[in-house]
Amino acid sequence: MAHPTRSVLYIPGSKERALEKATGLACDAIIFDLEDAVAIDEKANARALLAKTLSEADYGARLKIVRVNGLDSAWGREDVLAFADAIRAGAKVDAILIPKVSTPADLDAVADLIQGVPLWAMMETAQGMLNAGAIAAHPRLEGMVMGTNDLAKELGSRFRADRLPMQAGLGLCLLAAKAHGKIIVDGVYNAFKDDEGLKVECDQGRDMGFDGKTLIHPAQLAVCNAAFAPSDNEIDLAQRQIAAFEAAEAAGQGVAVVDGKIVENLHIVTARQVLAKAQAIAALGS
Ligand SMILES: CC(C)(COP(=O)(O)OP(=O)(O)OC[C@H]1O[C@@H](n2cnc3c(N)ncnc32)[C@H](O)[C@@H]1OP(=O)(O)O)[C@@H](O)C(=O)NCCC(=O)NCCSC(=O)C[C@H](O)C(=O)O
Ligand SMILES: [Mg+2]
Repeated sequence: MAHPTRSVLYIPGSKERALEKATGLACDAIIFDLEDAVAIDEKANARALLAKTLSEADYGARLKIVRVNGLDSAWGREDVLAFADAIRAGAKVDAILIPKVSTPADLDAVADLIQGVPLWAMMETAQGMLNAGAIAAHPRLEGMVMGTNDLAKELGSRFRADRLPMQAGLGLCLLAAKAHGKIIVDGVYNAFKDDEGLKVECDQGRDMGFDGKTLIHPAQLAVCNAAFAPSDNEIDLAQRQIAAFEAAEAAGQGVAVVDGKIVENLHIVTARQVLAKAQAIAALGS
């Protein structure tokens, strides 16, 4: 399986202490933000600080993703060109995340400015939802990130614990990512001191099929990592399904029964994915 992306932590590119702290946090990926988390007066300093930090600091196996400002802003083009230079000079960056992607042309525009690094897309506009399939199909795209705050703003929807107003958008992007084999992670849970509410939202995202969730505070990591990792029961079931199916096959049968439920070829694919994910997480050591 690809690198786990259970927990994807945003860090404002301007916050030196948070950038330092993240070298020891149990997140699978980090989004180093130059966009909404950085005040206008700090944009240029944050860009320089981040380029320097990613050249010098050791974030280990965590995926390192830089969220630039949009090309329609005063800072976007310079952000992308600065990181193209920084990466050439040795900065460790695994992907560039583009905000408010509405069409594949938004990806083309950044792809033309920076080569050799995968692109990720923030999915957070109504147009982006409608074009999700074409965006996911872009050859440079590796991952999609739900931006549920911006989406709620565009839709004029209210925040609800069950996220009913978000379901169409979440579902469209999820279908698009899965159809094209791309990573997709869920949006943030804003109430970062509410563990119970966070768990409900993580479980909903995991049930839907998201690969993980974006987070805004280190206190959210443990709940999220647990929710998006295979549980002991899931691992045990996967192992028993594989054993039972192999035994059935050896006896010339195409179907096994485990815990009163049939197990066919397709369930074995899922079972093997569960075990591969558990192994990939164990290999991270967190
Ligand atoms: C939400 C915060 C502003 C809270 O900050 P603060 O009050 O400083 O938190 P604490 O005092 O509890 O911090 C405790 C320690 O943890 C470190 N810390 C805090 N946040 C982070 C972080 N995100 N990453 C790493 N480390 C962090 C502090 O430095 C403290 O360390 P220590 O000194 O050792 O005790 C703050 O958490 C924050 O700024 N979060 C990120 C906000 C952000 O990035 N927002 C933008 C992304 S969300 C978004 O845009 C989604 C999308 O686009 C959409 O549309 O939905
Ligand atoms: Mg946003």
